[in-house]
Amino acid sequence: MSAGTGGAVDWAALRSAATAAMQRAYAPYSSFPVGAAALTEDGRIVSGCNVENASYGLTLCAECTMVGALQMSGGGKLRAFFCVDGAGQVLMPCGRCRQLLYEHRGSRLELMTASGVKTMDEVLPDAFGPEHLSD
Ligand SMILES: O=c1ccn([C@H]2C[C@H](O)[C@@H](CO)O2)c(=O)[nH]1
Ligand SMILES: [Zn+2]
Repeated sequence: MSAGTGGAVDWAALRSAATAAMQRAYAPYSSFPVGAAALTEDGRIVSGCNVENASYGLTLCAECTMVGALQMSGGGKLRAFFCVDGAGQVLMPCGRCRQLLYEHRGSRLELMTASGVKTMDEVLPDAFGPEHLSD
């Protein structure tokens, strides 16, 4: 895996990490396992899977557990993101998870989509962020 902000993103490695994470999903209610993986600006790969709950609305998306893994592995900023479903299809994060990703984006966060790579700003334009909070 290429590290840092300078080199090319190894999208195949991200797909592989997302697929491995997807295989850990706990999705007995939807039968829709999801895996998410991201490259950090310092070259780590973090990943997560969806974890459902009998109280359906409490379900954790794969992106949620991935962000937990990001924080627990040292934090940092995200540079590239890949999400996959059980059929191996590239998946877009839900609206809530776009907001989660926005919070932890690096100077540039790229997301793989079914139609190619897009930026965070393209998938969540005019986002609300920490810069809008005032004290
Ligand atoms: O980007 C997404 C979209 C959906 N899901 C999960 C939530 C739920 O467990 C299942 C069906 O919505 O897929 C994710 O984890 N990430
Ligand atoms: Zn989500």
